[in-house]
Amino acid sequence: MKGPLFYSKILLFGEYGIIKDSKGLSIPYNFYNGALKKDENPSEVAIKSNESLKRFATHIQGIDDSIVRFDIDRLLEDVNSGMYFDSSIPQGYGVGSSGALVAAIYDKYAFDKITVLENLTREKLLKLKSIFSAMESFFHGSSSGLDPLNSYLSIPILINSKDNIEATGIPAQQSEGKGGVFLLDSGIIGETAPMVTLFMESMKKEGFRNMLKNQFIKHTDACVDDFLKGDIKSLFRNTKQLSKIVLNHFKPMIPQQFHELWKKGIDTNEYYLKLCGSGGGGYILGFTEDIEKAKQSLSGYKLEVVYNF
Ligand SMILES: Nc1ncnc2c1ncn2[C@@H]1O[C@H](COP(=O)(O)OP(=O)(O)O)[C@@H](O)[C@H]1O
Ligand SMILES: C[C@@](O)(CCOP(=O)(O)O)CC(=O)O
Repeated sequence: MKGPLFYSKILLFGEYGIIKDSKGLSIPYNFYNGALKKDENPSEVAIKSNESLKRFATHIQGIDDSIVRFDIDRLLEDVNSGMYFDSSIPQGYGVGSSGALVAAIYDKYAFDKITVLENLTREKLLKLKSIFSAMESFFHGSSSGLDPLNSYLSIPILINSKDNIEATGIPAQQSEGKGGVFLLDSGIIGETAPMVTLFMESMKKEGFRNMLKNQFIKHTDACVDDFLKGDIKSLFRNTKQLSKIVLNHFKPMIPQQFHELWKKGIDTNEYYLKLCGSGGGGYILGFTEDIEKAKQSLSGYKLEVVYNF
């Protein structure tokens, strides 16, 4: 048995801000995917994944019926006979490995499912997001539910504010374009929960709250608008500002050995780095007006281009 594929995602803009009502833009990333599966002779990885699914199934059982109901008997039967999530999505890398798993479980076991074929009104999207938030909270405490939503629908999602989200189109890629967005592999596994806790602690300070509102959210919102409008010039101006703000105020979310590299991009204008999801390791997201120059400047690092301007 092998179920349908669910893909990874990239939150281009909005990490942390979306917890506090900034805009956000999330796009599917089809390079990685995962599917529920059973094997006759499971590998060690499959056995480990199955154990994780067993724990997750217990959490699913505890979700309030008023939020969503599942075919628990069938879920338990399947996990007890070895079902696992066969996935190429790296874990703790900020590209939504738990989100894809949540989407796959909802798709297979939820009753009264909201499907991708329906007219997805704003209400339905918010309902789905709250279901996914309840499910995904098992993996990292609090969750906006956006990762599973992206994976489930496989379309870009625009977050206007906490209660206002919509499916959106993004400008078509320019295959010949010199500029681009890339993932930089930090080589370190990040953990979402402690990073979000740290952010919440910082939010208790007035200075940090002001910085978030007047700088971080201001430029995040501007980046989202620029990206959707295709205003590349303004996008790079705002991404540069965002990169500086993150280096100054989100240092714990950037692995130490990348602080210099981060600064080098800002000083040379060869690339601008930002967080990819909660940070603390995993991927770092890069924006550049010249991919070749960025590759040279970052030689020795693993880069994956995900979008061309
Ligand atoms: N293939 C898988 N099988 C079982 N559990 C998985 C699988 N992929 C991810 N997970 C679960 O999701 C967790 C990682 O999710 P998270 O911390 O949100 O990071 P991210 O979503 O950025 O990859 C893992 O610790 C594991 O519990
Ligand atoms: C930090 C946050 O804004 C983005 C999610 O990060 P990650 O993709 O789980 O690493 C948390 C959230 O919105 O759930």
